[in-house]
Amino acid sequence: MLNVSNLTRSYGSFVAVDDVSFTIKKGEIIGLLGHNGAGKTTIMKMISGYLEANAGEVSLNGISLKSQTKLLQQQLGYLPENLPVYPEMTVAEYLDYAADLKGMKANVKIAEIKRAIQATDLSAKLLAPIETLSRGYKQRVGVAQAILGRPKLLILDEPTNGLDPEQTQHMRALIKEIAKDATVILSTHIMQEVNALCDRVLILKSGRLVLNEKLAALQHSLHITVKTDYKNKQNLEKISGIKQVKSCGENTLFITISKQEFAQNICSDISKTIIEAGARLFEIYPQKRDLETVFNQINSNEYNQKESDEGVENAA
Ligand SMILES: Nc1ncnc2c1ncn2[C@@H]1O[C@H](COP(=O)(O)OP(=O)(O)OP(=O)(O)O)[C@@H](O)[C@H]1O
Repeated sequence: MLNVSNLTRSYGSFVAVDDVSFTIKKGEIIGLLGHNGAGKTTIMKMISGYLEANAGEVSLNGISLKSQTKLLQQQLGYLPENLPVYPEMTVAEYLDYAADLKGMKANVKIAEIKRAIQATDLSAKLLAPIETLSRGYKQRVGVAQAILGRPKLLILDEPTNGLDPEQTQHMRALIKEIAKDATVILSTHIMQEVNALCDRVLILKSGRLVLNEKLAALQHSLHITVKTDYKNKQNLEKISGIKQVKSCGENTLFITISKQEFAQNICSDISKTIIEAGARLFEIYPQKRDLETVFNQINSNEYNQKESDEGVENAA
Protein backbone atom coordinates (compact mmCIF):
# COMPACT_ATOMS: atom_id res chain seq x y z
CA MET A 1 0.00 0.00 0.00
CA LEU A 2 1.32 3.43 -0.95
CA ASN A 3 0.41 6.26 1.36
CA VAL A 4 0.89 9.84 0.22
CA SER A 5 -0.15 12.54 2.63
CA ASN A 6 -0.18 16.30 2.27
CA LEU A 7 2.60 16.37 -0.31
CA THR A 8 3.60 19.91 -1.23
CA ARG A 9 6.36 21.36 -3.38
CA SER A 10 7.15 24.86 -4.56
CA TYR A 11 9.66 26.14 -7.07
CA GLY A 12 10.53 29.55 -5.64
CA SER A 13 7.22 31.17 -4.84
CA PHE A 14 5.32 28.98 -7.35
CA VAL A 15 3.41 26.11 -5.74
CA ALA A 16 3.67 23.19 -8.21
CA VAL A 17 2.09 20.55 -5.94
CA ASP A 18 -0.31 21.68 -3.27
CA ASP A 19 -1.25 19.46 -0.30
CA VAL A 20 -1.90 16.26 -2.26
CA SER A 21 -3.00 13.10 -0.41
CA PHE A 22 -4.03 9.65 -1.64
CA THR A 23 -3.50 5.96 -1.00
CA ILE A 24 -3.05 3.15 -3.50
CA LYS A 25 -3.50 -0.52 -2.68
CA LYS A 26 -1.38 -3.39 -3.90
CA GLY A 27 -2.69 -4.61 -7.24
CA GLU A 28 -4.12 -1.25 -8.24
CA ILE A 29 -3.06 0.63 -11.36
CA ILE A 30 -3.59 4.35 -10.96
CA GLY A 31 -3.70 6.83 -13.79
CA LEU A 32 -2.19 10.17 -12.79
CA LEU A 33 -3.71 12.69 -15.18
CA GLY A 34 -3.64 16.41 -15.71
CA HIS A 35 -2.83 19.03 -18.29
CA ASN A 36 0.76 20.01 -19.07
CA GLY A 37 2.25 21.63 -16.00
CA ALA A 38 -0.40 20.27 -13.60
CA GLY A 39 2.27 18.78 -11.32
CA LYS A 40 2.34 15.09 -12.29
CA THR A 41 6.09 14.77 -12.80
CA THR A 42 6.79 16.76 -9.63
CA ILE A 43 4.63 14.31 -7.63
CA MET A 44 6.25 11.27 -9.21
CA LYS A 45 9.72 12.65 -8.52
CA MET A 46 8.80 13.29 -4.88
CA ILE A 47 7.31 9.83 -4.38
CA SER A 48 10.41 8.24 -5.80
CA GLY A 49 12.71 10.35 -3.62
CA TYR A 50 14.38 12.16 -6.55
CA LEU A 51 12.98 15.49 -5.43
CA GLU A 52 12.53 16.63 -1.87
CA ALA A 53 9.06 17.66 -0.78
CA ASN A 54 8.58 20.90 1.15
CA ALA A 55 5.96 19.18 3.24
CA GLY A 56 4.13 15.87 3.44
CA GLU A 57 4.89 12.18 3.86
CA VAL A 58 5.25 9.16 1.60
CA SER A 59 5.32 5.56 2.78
CA LEU A 60 5.23 2.21 1.01
CA ASN A 61 4.02 -0.77 3.03
CA GLY A 62 4.99 1.08 6.20
CA ILE A 63 8.46 2.09 4.93
CA SER A 64 8.91 5.84 5.24
CA LEU A 65 10.53 7.69 2.36
CA LYS A 66 11.92 10.28 4.73
CA SER A 67 13.60 7.98 7.25
CA GLN A 68 14.22 4.86 5.11
CA THR A 69 14.90 6.39 1.70
CA LYS A 70 17.27 3.73 0.40
CA LEU A 71 15.10 0.83 1.54
CA LEU A 72 12.06 2.30 -0.16
CA GLN A 73 14.00 3.08 -3.33
CA GLN A 74 15.16 -0.54 -3.53
CA GLN A 75 11.50 -1.54 -3.85
CA LEU A 76 10.77 1.08 -6.44
CA GLY A 77 10.83 1.01 -10.21
CA TYR A 78 10.76 4.43 -11.84
CA LEU A 79 10.56 5.28 -15.48
CA PRO A 80 11.03 9.05 -15.61
CA GLU A 81 9.97 11.29 -18.45
CA ASN A 82 13.57 11.77 -19.57
CA LEU A 83 15.55 8.74 -18.60
CA PRO A 84 19.12 9.54 -17.53
CA VAL A 85 20.72 6.73 -19.50
CA TYR A 86 24.40 6.82 -20.32
CA PRO A 87 24.71 6.98 -24.11
CA GLU A 88 28.06 5.26 -24.40
CA MET A 89 27.06 2.25 -22.28
CA THR A 90 25.67 -0.85 -23.98
CA VAL A 91 22.20 -2.04 -22.97
CA ALA A 92 23.71 -4.93 -20.99
CA GLU A 93 26.18 -2.66 -19.16
CA TYR A 94 23.46 -0.18 -18.31
CA LEU A 95 21.10 -2.82 -16.91
CA ASP A 96 23.95 -4.30 -14.89
CA TYR A 97 24.67 -0.83 -13.49
CA ALA A 98 20.96 -0.20 -12.75
CA ALA A 99 20.75 -3.55 -10.92
CA ASP A 100 23.77 -2.57 -8.80
CA LEU A 101 22.16 0.78 -7.96
CA LYS A 102 19.10 -1.11 -6.73
CA GLY A 103 21.37 -3.10 -4.43
CA MET A 104 20.60 -6.40 -6.17
CA LYS A 105 22.60 -9.36 -4.87
CA ALA A 106 24.90 -11.14 -7.37
CA ASN A 107 22.94 -14.39 -7.20
CA VAL A 108 19.67 -12.81 -8.37
CA LYS A 109 21.09 -10.06 -10.58
CA ILE A 110 21.73 -12.08 -13.76
CA ALA A 111 18.34 -13.80 -13.61
CA GLU A 112 16.58 -10.48 -13.05
CA ILE A 113 18.40 -8.77 -15.93
CA LYS A 114 17.48 -11.69 -18.20
CA ARG A 115 13.84 -11.44 -17.13
CA ALA A 116 13.73 -7.68 -17.80
CA ILE A 117 15.39 -8.15 -21.22
CA GLN A 118 12.91 -10.84 -22.16
CA ALA A 119 9.93 -8.83 -20.94
CA THR A 120 10.93 -5.81 -23.00
CA ASP A 121 12.14 -7.82 -26.00
CA LEU A 122 15.60 -6.30 -25.94
CA SER A 123 17.81 -9.34 -26.54
CA ALA A 124 18.76 -8.31 -30.09
CA LYS A 125 20.17 -5.01 -28.80
CA LEU A 126 22.08 -6.18 -25.74
CA LEU A 127 25.51 -5.21 -27.02
CA ALA A 128 24.42 -2.03 -28.78
CA PRO A 129 25.54 1.30 -27.26
CA ILE A 130 22.43 3.12 -26.02
CA GLU A 131 23.19 6.17 -28.18
CA THR A 132 22.70 4.05 -31.31
CA LEU A 133 19.18 2.91 -30.33
CA SER A 134 15.96 4.29 -31.76
CA ARG A 135 13.61 6.22 -29.46
CA GLY A 136 11.34 3.20 -28.96
CA TYR A 137 14.26 0.94 -28.03
CA LYS A 138 15.60 3.57 -25.60
CA GLN A 139 12.16 3.56 -24.01
CA ARG A 140 12.33 -0.21 -23.67
CA VAL A 141 15.68 0.12 -21.89
CA GLY A 142 14.01 2.57 -19.50
CA VAL A 143 11.19 0.16 -18.81
CA ALA A 144 13.62 -2.75 -18.39
CA GLN A 145 15.56 -0.88 -15.68
CA ALA A 146 12.28 0.10 -14.00
CA ILE A 147 11.06 -3.49 -13.66
CA LEU A 148 14.37 -4.91 -12.45
CA GLY A 149 13.96 -6.59 -9.09
CA ARG A 150 10.14 -6.89 -9.30
CA PRO A 151 9.43 -3.54 -7.64
CA LYS A 152 6.60 -3.19 -5.14
CA LEU A 153 5.94 0.29 -6.47
CA LEU A 154 6.22 1.02 -10.15
CA ILE A 155 6.05 4.62 -11.32
CA LEU A 156 5.80 5.09 -15.05
CA ASP A 157 5.84 8.48 -16.76
CA GLU A 158 4.39 7.99 -20.27
CA PRO A 159 5.50 4.33 -20.52
CA THR A 160 4.41 3.72 -24.10
CA ASN A 161 5.91 6.94 -25.41
CA GLY A 162 7.74 6.11 -28.63
CA LEU A 163 6.68 2.46 -28.76
CA ASP A 164 5.19 0.89 -31.86
CA PRO A 165 1.66 -0.61 -31.64
CA GLU A 166 2.92 -4.14 -31.04
CA GLN A 167 5.26 -3.04 -28.25
CA THR A 168 2.50 -0.86 -26.78
CA GLN A 169 0.26 -3.93 -26.44
CA HIS A 170 3.16 -5.89 -25.03
CA MET A 171 3.95 -3.11 -22.55
CA ARG A 172 0.35 -2.91 -21.35
CA ALA A 173 0.25 -6.66 -20.75
CA LEU A 174 3.53 -6.38 -18.85
CA ILE A 175 2.24 -3.55 -16.64
CA LYS A 176 -0.87 -5.62 -15.81
CA GLU A 177 1.29 -8.59 -14.95
CA ILE A 178 3.53 -6.52 -12.64
CA ALA A 179 0.48 -4.93 -10.99
CA LYS A 180 -0.66 -8.34 -9.70
CA ASP A 181 1.99 -8.03 -7.04
CA ALA A 182 2.70 -4.29 -6.91
CA THR A 183 1.28 -0.80 -6.82
CA VAL A 184 1.47 1.03 -10.13
CA ILE A 185 1.27 4.76 -10.85
CA LEU A 186 1.02 5.63 -14.49
CA SER A 187 1.10 9.10 -15.94
CA THR A 188 -0.16 9.49 -19.45
CA HIS A 189 -1.97 11.83 -21.79
CA ILE A 190 -3.36 8.88 -23.74
CA MET A 191 -6.91 8.24 -22.56
CA GLN A 192 -6.96 4.91 -24.40
CA GLU A 193 -4.12 3.83 -22.16
CA VAL A 194 -6.05 4.83 -19.06
CA ASN A 195 -9.06 2.86 -20.33
CA ALA A 196 -6.92 -0.17 -21.07
CA LEU A 197 -5.00 -0.23 -17.81
CA CYS A 198 -6.23 1.85 -14.92
CA ASP A 199 -8.52 0.94 -12.05
CA ARG A 200 -8.66 4.47 -10.71
CA VAL A 201 -7.69 7.93 -11.86
CA LEU A 202 -6.25 10.87 -9.99
CA ILE A 203 -6.68 14.18 -11.77
CA LEU A 204 -4.46 17.12 -10.92
CA LYS A 205 -5.24 20.68 -11.74
CA SER A 206 -2.74 23.46 -11.00
CA GLY A 207 -1.01 21.30 -8.41
CA ARG A 208 -4.17 20.26 -6.55
CA LEU A 209 -5.82 16.87 -6.61
CA VAL A 210 -9.31 17.58 -7.96
CA LEU A 211 -10.53 14.04 -8.54
CA ASN A 212 -9.78 10.60 -7.10
CA GLU A 213 -12.28 8.18 -8.58
CA LYS A 214 -12.62 4.63 -9.83
CA LEU A 215 -12.60 4.54 -13.63
CA ALA A 216 -15.85 2.59 -13.77
CA ALA A 217 -17.64 5.15 -11.57
CA LEU A 218 -16.25 8.02 -13.63
CA GLN A 219 -17.58 6.56 -16.83
CA HIS A 220 -21.03 5.84 -15.47
CA SER A 221 -23.83 7.88 -16.88
CA LEU A 222 -27.52 8.00 -16.17
CA HIS A 223 -28.47 7.01 -19.70
CA ILE A 224 -29.48 3.83 -21.47
CA THR A 225 -29.72 3.47 -25.23
CA VAL A 226 -32.31 1.07 -26.61
CA LYS A 227 -32.50 0.09 -30.27
CA THR A 228 -35.99 -1.24 -30.84
CA ASP A 229 -39.09 -0.83 -33.00
CA TYR A 230 -41.19 -0.52 -29.81
CA LYS A 231 -42.89 2.90 -29.79
CA ASN A 232 -44.82 3.13 -26.50
CA LYS A 233 -42.59 5.56 -24.59
CA GLN A 234 -45.22 6.28 -21.95
CA ASN A 235 -45.34 2.61 -21.07
CA LEU A 236 -41.56 2.48 -20.57
CA GLU A 237 -41.72 5.58 -18.37
CA LYS A 238 -43.85 3.57 -15.94
CA ILE A 239 -40.85 1.35 -15.15
CA SER A 240 -39.46 2.13 -11.71
CA GLY A 241 -36.21 4.14 -11.89
CA ILE A 242 -36.86 5.62 -15.35
CA LYS A 243 -37.10 9.41 -15.44
CA GLN A 244 -37.57 10.08 -19.12
CA VAL A 245 -37.76 8.32 -22.50
CA LYS A 246 -36.88 10.22 -25.68
CA SER A 247 -36.83 9.12 -29.30
CA CYS A 248 -33.50 9.54 -31.01
CA GLY A 249 -34.00 8.88 -34.69
CA GLU A 250 -35.55 5.77 -36.21
CA ASN A 251 -35.73 2.79 -33.84
CA THR A 252 -33.63 4.35 -31.05
CA LEU A 253 -34.79 5.35 -27.57
CA PHE A 254 -32.67 7.37 -25.21
CA ILE A 255 -33.61 6.71 -21.61
CA THR A 256 -32.65 8.73 -18.56
CA ILE A 257 -32.65 6.91 -15.23
CA SER A 258 -32.60 8.26 -11.69
CA LYS A 259 -29.68 6.27 -10.27
CA GLN A 260 -26.78 4.53 -11.98
CA GLU A 261 -27.00 1.59 -9.56
CA PHE A 262 -30.41 0.73 -11.01
CA ALA A 263 -29.14 0.48 -14.59
CA GLN A 264 -28.86 -3.30 -14.77
CA ASN A 265 -32.35 -3.97 -13.36
CA ILE A 266 -33.85 -1.27 -15.53
CA CYS A 267 -32.27 -2.78 -18.67
CA SER A 268 -33.82 -6.08 -17.73
CA ASP A 269 -37.27 -4.51 -17.15
CA ILE A 270 -37.10 -2.60 -20.45
CA SER A 271 -36.18 -5.78 -22.36
CA LYS A 272 -39.04 -7.69 -20.74
CA THR A 273 -41.57 -4.96 -21.58
CA ILE A 274 -40.49 -4.79 -25.22
CA ILE A 275 -40.38 -8.55 -25.79
CA GLU A 276 -43.71 -9.16 -24.03
CA ALA A 277 -45.31 -6.54 -26.29
CA GLY A 278 -44.14 -8.56 -29.31
CA ALA A 279 -41.78 -5.80 -30.54
CA ARG A 280 -38.18 -6.35 -31.62
CA LEU A 281 -35.21 -5.46 -29.41
CA PHE A 282 -32.03 -4.97 -31.43
CA GLU A 283 -29.67 -3.62 -28.79
CA ILE A 284 -29.73 -2.27 -25.23
CA TYR A 285 -26.79 -0.82 -23.32
CA PRO A 286 -26.05 1.65 -20.53
CA GLN A 287 -24.15 4.60 -21.95
CA LYS A 288 -20.58 5.20 -20.82
CA ARG A 289 -19.11 8.64 -20.45
CA ASP A 290 -16.17 9.16 -22.71
CA LEU A 291 -13.08 9.68 -20.54
CA GLU A 292 -11.73 12.51 -22.67
CA THR A 293 -15.01 14.42 -22.23
CA VAL A 294 -14.97 13.81 -18.47
CA PHE A 295 -11.35 15.00 -18.29
CA ASN A 296 -12.15 18.20 -20.19
CA GLN A 297 -15.24 18.82 -18.06
CA ILE A 298 -13.20 18.48 -14.88
CA ASN A 299 -10.62 20.91 -16.15
CA SER A 300 -13.22 23.47 -17.09
CA ASN A 301 -15.20 22.93 -13.84
CA GLU A 302 -18.19 21.61 -15.80
CA TYR A 303 -18.04 18.07 -14.51
CA ASN A 304 -21.11 16.88 -12.66
CA GLN A 305 -20.85 13.40 -11.24
CA LYS A 306 -24.61 12.90 -10.91
CA GLU A 307 -25.95 14.19 -14.18
CA SER A 308 -24.56 14.10 -17.67
CA ASP A 309 -26.19 14.89 -20.94
CA GLU A 310 -23.36 14.35 -23.35
CA GLY A 311 -24.81 10.91 -24.04
CA VAL A 312 -27.73 12.51 -25.91
CA GLU A 313 -25.38 13.45 -28.71
CA ASN A 314 -23.73 10.03 -28.70
CA ALA A 315 -27.03 8.27 -29.00
CA ALA A 316 -28.45 10.50 -31.70
N1 LIG B 1 12.77 22.89 -11.81
C1 LIG B 1 11.72 23.68 -11.93
N2 LIG B 1 11.82 25.01 -11.68
C2 LIG B 1 10.73 25.83 -11.77
N3 LIG B 1 9.51 25.42 -12.11
C3 LIG B 1 9.35 24.10 -12.36
C4 LIG B 1 10.45 23.17 -12.30
N4 LIG B 1 9.96 21.94 -12.60
C5 LIG B 1 8.66 22.09 -12.86
N5 LIG B 1 8.29 23.38 -12.72
C6 LIG B 1 6.92 23.93 -12.89
O1 LIG B 1 6.05 23.19 -12.03
C7 LIG B 1 4.80 22.96 -12.67
C8 LIG B 1 4.52 21.48 -12.66
O2 LIG B 1 5.44 20.84 -13.51
P1 LIG B 1 5.40 19.28 -13.78
O3 LIG B 1 6.60 18.94 -14.65
O4 LIG B 1 5.29 18.56 -12.49
O5 LIG B 1 4.03 19.14 -14.61
P2 LIG B 1 3.44 17.91 -15.41
O6 LIG B 1 2.03 17.76 -14.97
O7 LIG B 1 4.33 16.72 -15.27
O8 LIG B 1 3.48 18.45 -16.91
P3 LIG B 1 3.67 17.69 -18.32
O9 LIG B 1 2.37 17.00 -18.63
O10 LIG B 1 3.93 18.82 -19.26
O11 LIG B 1 4.84 16.73 -18.21
C9 LIG B 1 4.92 23.57 -14.06
O12 LIG B 1 4.32 24.85 -14.04
C10 LIG B 1 6.41 23.67 -14.30
O13 LIG B 1 6.71 24.76 -15.14
